[in-house]
Amino acid sequence: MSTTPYDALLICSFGGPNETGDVVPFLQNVTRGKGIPEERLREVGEHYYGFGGKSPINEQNLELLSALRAEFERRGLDLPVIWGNRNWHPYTVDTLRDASAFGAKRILVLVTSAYASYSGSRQYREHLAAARTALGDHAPEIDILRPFFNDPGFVQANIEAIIEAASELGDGDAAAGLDGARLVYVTHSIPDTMQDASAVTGPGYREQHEDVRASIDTALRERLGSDFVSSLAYCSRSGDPRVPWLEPDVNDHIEALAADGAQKAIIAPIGFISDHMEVAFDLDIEALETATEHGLRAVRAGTASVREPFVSGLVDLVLERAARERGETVPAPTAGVLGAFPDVAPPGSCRMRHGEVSGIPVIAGAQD
Ligand SMILES: CC1=C(CCC(=O)O)c2cc3nc(cc4[nH]c(cc5[nH]c(cc1n2)c(C)c5CCC(=O)O)c(CCC(=O)O)c4C)C(CCC(=O)O)=C3C
Ligand SMILES: [Fe+2]
Repeated sequence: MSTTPYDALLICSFGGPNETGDVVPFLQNVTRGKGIPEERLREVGEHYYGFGGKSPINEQNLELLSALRAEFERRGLDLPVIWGNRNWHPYTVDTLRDASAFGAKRILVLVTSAYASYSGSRQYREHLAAARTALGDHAPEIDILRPFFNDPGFVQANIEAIIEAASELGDGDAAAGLDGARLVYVTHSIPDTMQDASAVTGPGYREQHEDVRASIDTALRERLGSDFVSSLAYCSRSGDPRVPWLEPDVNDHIEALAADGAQKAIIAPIGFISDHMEVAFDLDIEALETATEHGLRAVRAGTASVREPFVSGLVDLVLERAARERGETVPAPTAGVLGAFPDVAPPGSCRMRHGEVSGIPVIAGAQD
């Protein structure tokens, strides 16, 4: 086992504010050129202020960093793990500059979005291309890990989290808790046209989630023998309200389930790897409140976070990619039926809008 040819693993994430004064500049970074209405920005700003101006995401990424370092060490592997963000300190370009100063020539990147779409995939490839351009001759070579939504470790971590939630719902008996419950998988909504663009070169964003949903449903039925109905809903839509985004919104969905006579539900945020703001506000505050209002007993399942199968699966992914870059033929294990996504994004994959060629430079994949 070896991590050659890589000099470091870069965790590349979204970033979030650490204090009140960070909120506005952070939101400006995120929304530059996106045409998000003022009103939505004020609203999202309030979500952050409600948490004292601090997003949970940075500490969660630091925990992931520690967990990955510990797992590499446990396996006797010596690969530095570093961290950079798209929208807040530490910025990717600064981390890469430091890494280069310490002699790193080739870096493997783990993007903290599990599913491929413009927001979770190409936008990071544009961001990393811009960082390399800014560093000029000092820019390290960069490869990016393939999307890991169907990694067996990620799926397993979500299964464990849902079983824990079921156990809570069943007062210690997971099978009873899940029996007769509605299992609502949740992910970030995206514009319909971004969904269409994500489905041009392979299974789209929605289909990736449906694949994970099917894997988890099957595992839960096998392990617990419970009878339950699952569905996929979306949170955190923004943008112009006239532009269609993926639906149903989780709140509307919960309302509909209650109207349909549902008594209990598990809300499982499989679209996110940690309990950042979308989970901490949009689900734990908003969606759970909607459930209470409509007389539905709902429990929110945990995220993959630093659960052992997830962290160990990520290290497996790193080793797999390193071996392939050394010219070895190695298996790419996956759950579900979609198979492993390519290491290098194919031409036309994950554009911002269906049919649009932006011309924004990218790395680790074809330009168009
Ligand atoms: C698919 C997806 C993920 C992937 C899942 C993942 O990576 O986990 C994700 C992650 C995140 N999104 C985040 C925050 C924000 N996203 C915004 C806006 C948007 N997100 C979009 C999609 C996604 N976003 C889209 C299509 C927009 C519209 C504008 C645009 O086309 O880009 C806005 C602007 C305000 C608003 O409009 O809501 C904010 C503040 C944070 C940080 C949370 C924290 O601070 O804890 C994280 C991890
Ligand atoms: Fe977002």
